Amino acid sequence: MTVLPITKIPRTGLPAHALVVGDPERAARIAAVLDGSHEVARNREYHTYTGTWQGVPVVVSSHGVGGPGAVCLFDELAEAGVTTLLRLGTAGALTAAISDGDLVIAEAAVRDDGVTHQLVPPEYPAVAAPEAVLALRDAAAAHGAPAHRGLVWTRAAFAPGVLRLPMEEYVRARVIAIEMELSALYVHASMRGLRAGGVVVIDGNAVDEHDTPYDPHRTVVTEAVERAVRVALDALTALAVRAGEPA
Ligand SMILES: O=P(O)(O)O[C@H]1O[C@H](CO)[C@@H](O)[C@H]1O
Ligand SMILES: O=c1cc[nH]c(=O)[nH]1
Repeated sequence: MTVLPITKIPRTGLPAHALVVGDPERAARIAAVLDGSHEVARNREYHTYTGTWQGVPVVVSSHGVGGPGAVCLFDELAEAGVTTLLRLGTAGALTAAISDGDLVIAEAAVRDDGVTHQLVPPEYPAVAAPEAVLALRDAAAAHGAPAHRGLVWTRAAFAPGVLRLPMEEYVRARVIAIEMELSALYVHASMRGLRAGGVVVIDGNAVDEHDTPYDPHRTVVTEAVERAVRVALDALTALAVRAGEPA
């Protein structure tokens, strides 16, 4: 097979630097701002494009919602030769100090992702590459985007059920945002010897759900995502340019 089975990504010829996002439409919008972009694969929720940003070849792929499915994409991107992955997502804030539209750059993630516990013992960390964190920080500052660095809670279930969530405990332990894939990305990257980072746009406060019902389609969020696309692409190309530096 010349293409990989789950995503239909070609086995060879992909750039080494990838931006991954949950929403296939977001992937298409990112591809539209690249130079010379074209779709290289489309299967299930996985839509993949290549193009260049500031002269640097990049991949853009969607991974859908949730860690287990996202790991299928991360596996196949790695098999196709991708070595650096940045995720650009959306997340709920866990503190009133972070506003809608702000960025959170995830230094590490709580592994409540529903998949990595089947891959590696639970004590194994989910951490970003420090140079990815700093590249995202610098790119956010260059774009004047309000950004916070810290821990995120990656949780497999989007909506609560009947079980009590350890929300209060994580808030007290200074976890600042909640989303659904970053810990899977970080664990996958560490296990494979790849480089990963992530930035999320805040689309509401996940603690005070009754005050701000979940609505990621508000202008404050969509405009921030548009700006975050450029932040993430700038960070990705900065990492590509610095790829030869010592660890
Ligand atoms: O905006 P994306 O990248 O999809 O990220 C967040 O949005 C989805 C939930 O609606 C989950 O995938 C979560 O992680
Ligand atoms: O998982 C998510 C993603 C976006 N916003 C949330 O509140 N949770």
